[in-house]
Amino acid sequence: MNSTVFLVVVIALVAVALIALVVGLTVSSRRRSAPPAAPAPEATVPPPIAETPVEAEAPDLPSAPTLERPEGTASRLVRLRQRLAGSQSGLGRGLLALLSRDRLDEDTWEAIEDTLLTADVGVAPTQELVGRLRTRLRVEGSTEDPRAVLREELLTLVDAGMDRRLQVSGDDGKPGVVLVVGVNGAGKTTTVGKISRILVAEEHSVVLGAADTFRAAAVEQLATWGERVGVDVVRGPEGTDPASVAFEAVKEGIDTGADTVIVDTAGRLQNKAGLMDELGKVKRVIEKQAPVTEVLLVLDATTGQNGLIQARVFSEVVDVTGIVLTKLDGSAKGGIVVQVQRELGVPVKLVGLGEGADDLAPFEPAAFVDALLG
Ligand SMILES: Nc1nc2c(ncn2[C@@H]2O[C@H](COP(=O)(O)OP(=O)(O)OP(=O)(O)O)[C@@H](O)[C@H]2O)c(=O)[nH]1
Repeated sequence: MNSTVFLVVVIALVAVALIALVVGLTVSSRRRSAPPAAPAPEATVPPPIAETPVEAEAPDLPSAPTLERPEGTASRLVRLRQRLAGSQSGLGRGLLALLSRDRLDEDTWEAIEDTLLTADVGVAPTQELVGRLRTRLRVEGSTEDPRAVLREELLTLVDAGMDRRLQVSGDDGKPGVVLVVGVNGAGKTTTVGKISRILVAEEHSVVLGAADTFRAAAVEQLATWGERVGVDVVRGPEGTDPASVAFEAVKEGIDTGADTVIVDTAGRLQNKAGLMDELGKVKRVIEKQAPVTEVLLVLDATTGQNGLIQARVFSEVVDVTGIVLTKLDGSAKGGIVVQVQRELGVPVKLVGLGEGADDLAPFEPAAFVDALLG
């Protein structure tokens, strides 16, 4: 072999060695960047339950809300009687000052009439009351105490004999059904929430029906009231037929053996025939399952005479059995109690005395008159 041939052979061998080296490096680098191999079949078998760390697997649930304890009846009544006295004492004090004058002349009687009319007692009841006071106090040498006479006559006017108990229990194992109606903003949803708290405080089981499907915020508002005291709220999507929500709420009440179902309804103007018909339908649909034991008309005490017109029309449509007079804390016109009861022949059963969750009290004629007299 000559030297040229030998040189060619060496170069060829070096080239082959170099090529082999380059190919080897490329393959090994490809292997390193390749995706991880599929797991072996046994790796997909879940580990035994005992080996699963509980904390790691637990879903991230919100902690259970702390339930509120609604205020008990006794302390609620003491507190609200004071508030009632604070808001209404102007009327009684004004009347007492006039009746305690040395001479009860015509000007004084006129001033008494004006005071009563300003407090929304109404024309007929005012004339009646003034007539009786004149007879008892004008008599020459009368020894009667004006305060005692006024107290007695106001009690007669407020009609202490009416049955003001809320009918919240049903018969035949069915829940009592309370339907709450009224114009916009009167305080219906708030009242439903407050009544549920009173019932919860008295250990009743309650279901709420959010049949105010017109206003999404009202449904949310009611849901919050329910959550706070652990009461179920039956609701439907916005715009659902309110009668169907009311039906479902009563059904849930029956299925769960609840004591009371309270149905909130949308605010409606008494002059809108369609809306008033809808209310009649809600009541009829409920009654397919259980009798409505109480229809509460919520009236805003600050609306005066307008409240009476509302009361009349609502009563024709749904047969109102009780009045809730709200916002009495913001009005010195407690005389509306007298008018509305006369107009409807239906008792005021509850009074709203503030925006607080437990600011609703049963209406007690004697406490009311005492609050008026201060
Ligand atoms: N001061 C005072 N405010 C009250 C009372 N009752 C209700 N309110 C307030 O009145 C406002 C209206 O109350 P809602 O319960 O939303 O009235 P609603 O009748 O359900 O209203 P709609 O659903 O729009 O018809 C709220 O701001 C309540 O806090 C009360 O007794 N006193």
